Amino acid sequence: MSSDSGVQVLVRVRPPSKGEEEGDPIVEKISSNSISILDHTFTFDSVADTTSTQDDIFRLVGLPLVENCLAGFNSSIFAYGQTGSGKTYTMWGPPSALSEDSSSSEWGLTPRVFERLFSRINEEQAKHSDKQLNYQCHCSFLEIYNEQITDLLDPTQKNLQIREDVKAGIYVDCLTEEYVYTMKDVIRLVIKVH
Ligand SMILES: Nc1ncnc2c1ncn2[C@@H]1O[C@H](COP(=O)(O)OP(=O)(O)OP(=O)(O)O)[C@@H](O)[C@H]1O
Repeated sequence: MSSDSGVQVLVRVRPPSKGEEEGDPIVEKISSNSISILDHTFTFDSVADTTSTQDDIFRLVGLPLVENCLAGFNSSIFAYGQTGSGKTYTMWGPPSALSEDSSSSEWGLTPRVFERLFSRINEEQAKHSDKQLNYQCHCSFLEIYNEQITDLLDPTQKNLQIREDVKAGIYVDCLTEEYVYTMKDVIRLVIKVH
């Protein structure tokens, strides 16, 4: 995301799950970019509380990232948190939402980012039709577990190696890359790796 430091940190507080509902919550959003936990205040670039929707998170994180990519910058989204804190929900949404044919209000960041990316690519190609712009999108999925990298699109490929190339930078050697042209292609791959 574009910012002075190049990295922005957003905290999302998920609603209490069943069994957590009793008692007062100890985490409280106190401004658009800070939370308090017991008597301590912590400041981030942004804070999304339990009322935030998947669309709110997309507007805060996903939209600027797509524009950043189209402007030629590498961009990453990284979800970090303890088990059950909502990483999968935020990045993908519930599995039922992904299997639906059309877009869903429950979609997480990844399908929303791809949907926007493809529509922006179409827009750019139409706007500059004289220039014959050619965009290529491909996806890879990998798991790092016990310091071993497995290719989720071809799980027979275990223990892949991380290498560095002068031009391409850091990459995972022999990782499967599948070209994607539409949201359907992306969802097909997601269902395959799940
Ligand atoms: N913002 C939210 N609104 C509603 N439900 C949520 C939200 N965030 C998470 N949940 C629900 O909380 C549960 C745990 O979330 P999730 O599976 O995304 O956690 P996780 O961080 O990916 O956990 P793990 O590291 O164990 O895979 C799920 O049932 C999910 O649907």
